[in-house]
Amino acid sequence: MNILLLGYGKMGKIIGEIAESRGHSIAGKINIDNREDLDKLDPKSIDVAIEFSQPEAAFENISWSIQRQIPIVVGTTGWLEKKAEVEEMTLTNNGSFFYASNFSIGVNIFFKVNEFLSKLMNETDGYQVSVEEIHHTAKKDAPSGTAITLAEGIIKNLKSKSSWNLKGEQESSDQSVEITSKRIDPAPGTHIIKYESPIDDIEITHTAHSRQGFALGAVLVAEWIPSKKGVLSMDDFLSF
Ligand SMILES: NC(=O)C1=CN([C@@H]2O[C@H](COP(=O)(O)OP(=O)(O)OC[C@H]3O[C@@H](n4cnc5c(N)ncnc54)[C@H](OP(=O)(O)O)[C@@H]3O)[C@@H](O)[C@H]2O)C=CC1
Ligand SMILES: O=C(O)C1=N[C@H](C(=O)O)C[C@H](O)C1
Repeated sequence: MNILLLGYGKMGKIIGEIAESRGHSIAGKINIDNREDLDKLDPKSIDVAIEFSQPEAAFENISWSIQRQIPIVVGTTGWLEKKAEVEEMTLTNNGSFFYASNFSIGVNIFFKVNEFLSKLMNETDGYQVSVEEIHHTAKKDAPSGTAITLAEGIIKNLKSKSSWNLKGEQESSDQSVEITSKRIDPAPGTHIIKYESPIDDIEITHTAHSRQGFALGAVLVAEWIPSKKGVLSMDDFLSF
């Protein structure tokens, strides 16, 4: 496949290496300083675009791809206020759009464990739940996209919770899942769910040791997406 990399930073570089090691070619490596190179590309020669840039850039990159009928796999976080608009654009243009807050298979198993645990917690009211995420200091958004997905998984399953808040930025309430964001180098991404009670605590943690798992997941989805249409997610890609 011929893959366009929209965003060629920490993630884009690893994705490019994995893609080439799996026999794919790279149509372009686009950063903020060479965006004009997009105009030199023949959209018909591109099989798929992989977008890992930054929150302010994601919407423009996604729109560019959808309007040219290029399937797009998006990992950038922190732009979700525009997601409904992107979904509408995808359907209007008969395009293919895939977003995941986290492409690691391990994290997607962790998402399922989180949902199962929060369902079980309806059996008792003795525990207070919270989410913590730890990332490197270059991360631009907080809370992480993964922490938001985890909080949404809790809200969907735990009847006592209906919203989330970022500690230190937004007010908390009894109905809210509090998220704490910490920035410590070189953490590639750690997520912790805690249920605390006066008697005991239950804690589950996912710790990424590198960016390899995120990047491989994105390439695997890119290999899968060209024959698919519509608004797609990890639930469409994974069989669990
Ligand atoms: N879903 C997932 O599994 C994962 C998601 N992420 C997310 O992916 C995103 C990127 O992460 P990471 O690679 O670590 O970040 P980096 O800051 O290392 O890389 C981002 C790159 O995007 C480039 N960029 C900025 N503006 C544009 C633009 N308009 N068009 C194209 N490229 C642009 C930057 O270029 P320049 O340097 O010139 O400014 C930079 O090279 C983040 O939002 C992060 O949260 C990260 C890991 C996993
Ligand atoms: O910015 C990062 O690095 C990461 N971002 C994603 C997120 O916001 O959840 C995924 C991963 O945790 C790494």
